[in-house]
Amino acid sequence: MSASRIAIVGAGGRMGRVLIEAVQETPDLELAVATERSGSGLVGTDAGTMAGVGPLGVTLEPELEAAVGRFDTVIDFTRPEGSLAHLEVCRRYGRAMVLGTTGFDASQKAAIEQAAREIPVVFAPNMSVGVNLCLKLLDTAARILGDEVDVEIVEAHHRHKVDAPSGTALRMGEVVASALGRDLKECAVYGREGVTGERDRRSIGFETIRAGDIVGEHTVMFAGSGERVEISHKASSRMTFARGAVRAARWLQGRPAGLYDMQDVLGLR
Ligand SMILES: NC(=O)C1=CN([C@@H]2O[C@H](COP(=O)(O)OP(=O)(O)OC[C@H]3O[C@@H](n4cnc5c(N)ncnc54)[C@H](OP(=O)(O)O)[C@@H]3O)[C@@H](O)[C@H]2O)C=CC1
Ligand SMILES: O=C(O)C1=N[C@H](C(=O)O)C[C@H](O)C1
Repeated sequence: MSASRIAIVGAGGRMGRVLIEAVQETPDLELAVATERSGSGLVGTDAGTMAGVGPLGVTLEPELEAAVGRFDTVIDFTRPEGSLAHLEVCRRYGRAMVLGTTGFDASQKAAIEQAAREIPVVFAPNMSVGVNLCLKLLDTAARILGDEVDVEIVEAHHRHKVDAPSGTALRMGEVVASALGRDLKECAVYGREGVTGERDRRSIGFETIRAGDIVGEHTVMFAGSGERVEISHKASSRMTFARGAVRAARWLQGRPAGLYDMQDVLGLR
């Protein structure tokens, strides 16, 4: 099989730069296209030089659609509005997509589901193997501990992150809620302040920390009477997410249209 041609959008971002390195170290993937928003001072520079891996002969360009003949799969870690525009290009021209952006609202998620009826999409708020293992452990823990414990989810990220709680924390909440037969929309409590009253046993609490250069940390606490179980994941490098995204791009080769996530890619379903 020939190398799959990858387009990285938002290539100058924190994840974009690491993704360039991750694609570069993967033999059966080829970095074919890299984009940045028009007006960015990075447009016109070499993507490899920008990412610190040496010149690759791939120049940062401002328009994904103009490059559509040169890539098979888009890897997108940008912002919801940008991701939906890139998704529409993929849908129109039949390209695959690995979508790692977080912070989508319900109607934006519906648009992703709709597009995935026509093209293959891996959509996951966290592409690390460790977090996806934690999702399995959380399902087991919630089923065993049941309604006897209070569930609290604490996440910490760098000061530049714009969405809260993190996409990963929300997915962890969904997994626990589903295992406990609850609807997260009805039982989620986001932060507490003032006279809150006693805790409702069926609520799932979220606490957010934004500080410094923390890459990404998540802890789910199952606190009962006399004991507490905590399942934690700490990312110390963005390369863990980038390697997951690259794995997803390879896995997508030849897949039919559909909405997949990292549980599918890692065979954890
Ligand atoms: N699924 C996973 O495993 C992970 C997901 N993420 C998610 O990935 C996303 C990006 O994170 P990060 O790299 O830290 O963010 P950055 O802000 O560092 O990078 C975002 C990139 O996207 C570009 N961008 C922003 N808005 C648009 C738009 N409307 N159209 C096109 N391009 C746009 C930015 O360009 P400009 O500089 O011009 O604004 C920048 O190049 C976040 O949603 C984050 O939560 C992060 C890590 C892991
Ligand atoms: O913005 C980030 O940095 C991260 N975002 C993802 C999320 O919102 O869950 C994943 C990771 O924790 C890093």
